[in-house]
Amino acid sequence: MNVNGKVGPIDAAQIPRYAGAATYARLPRLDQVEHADVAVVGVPFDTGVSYRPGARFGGNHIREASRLLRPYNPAQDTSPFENLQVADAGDLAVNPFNINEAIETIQAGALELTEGGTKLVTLGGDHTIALPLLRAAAERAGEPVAMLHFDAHLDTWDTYFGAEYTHGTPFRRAVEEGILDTEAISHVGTRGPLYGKKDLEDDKRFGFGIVTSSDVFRQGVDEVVAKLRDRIGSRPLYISVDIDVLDPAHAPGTGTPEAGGITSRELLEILRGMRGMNLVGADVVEVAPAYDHADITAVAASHVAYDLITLMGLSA
Ligand SMILES: N=C(N)NCCCC(=O)O
Ligand SMILES: [Zn+2]
Ligand SMILES: [Zn+2]
Repeated sequence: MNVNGKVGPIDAAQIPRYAGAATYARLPRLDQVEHADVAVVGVPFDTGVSYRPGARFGGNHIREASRLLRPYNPAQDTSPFENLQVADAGDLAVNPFNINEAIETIQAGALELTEGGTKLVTLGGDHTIALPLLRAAAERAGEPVAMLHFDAHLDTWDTYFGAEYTHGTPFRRAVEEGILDTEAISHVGTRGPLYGKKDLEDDKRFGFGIVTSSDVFRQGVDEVVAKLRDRIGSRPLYISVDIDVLDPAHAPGTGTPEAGGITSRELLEILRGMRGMNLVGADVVEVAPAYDHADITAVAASHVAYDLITLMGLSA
């Protein structure tokens, strides 16, 4: 326990970081602490994918890659696990054969975990899971939430093979359900071919602003951060990170890779630019280990989660 009464990660100078069972960042399990300010929870679900499967294994893969994280974050001059009690809540046991039931289970699980004011950082799983997580976040916030959505894809399509709940459709459903504050929702890092121009027209109609991958390249991180902050203001903010927002060079281990993505440095820098915003919840999804050579994707994802947790400690 540290001076603030928080249980931090296992000390890598005492027990080698590759020893023992993996929790996220070698943090305590939720049942080992009295109260968690932030819980990291896995959702091993990938029944909503439209191409390569495997994101159900993403959470544990990210946990394994997170063993190397150290407790002090120099980019924000803070030790995120010192001021906040962060714990690993394990995985939600969701039905892989019934998407509707899985969505209900995730929503209920998220509500249960956030009961005492705990904030959630969720490790996916495919992007379908963002819908029930947003429902829970909006319920806890007591109002529709602002959203920053990092992704190569819009994920505002209507249906696939007639299915409403898939990893390409969560944000259209979320807008329809009124759980997003449509004055303050933005995609970041989108790129690649679409089905038609209508995809963009629909997306705009729903209220989304878009910062494409090319915009990040041409405008630079600082300008992008300033624009995004302006749009979000002091609203409760949810951040959803589809790891395929990164170029396949930075994240090969994902189900629907698209060329021309942003770098992990750009993603981390944009996230760090959200310091002081009212971050109420976040997810990192679409990590598919079978395609992840040398843990490249999982290393990036574990750092993204680390900076999201850091932001929660610096929230307004
Ligand atoms: N990776 C996510 N979330 N969505 C990709 C859907 C792309 C498609 O099948 O057209
Ligand atoms: Zn995507
Ligand atoms: Zn996505």
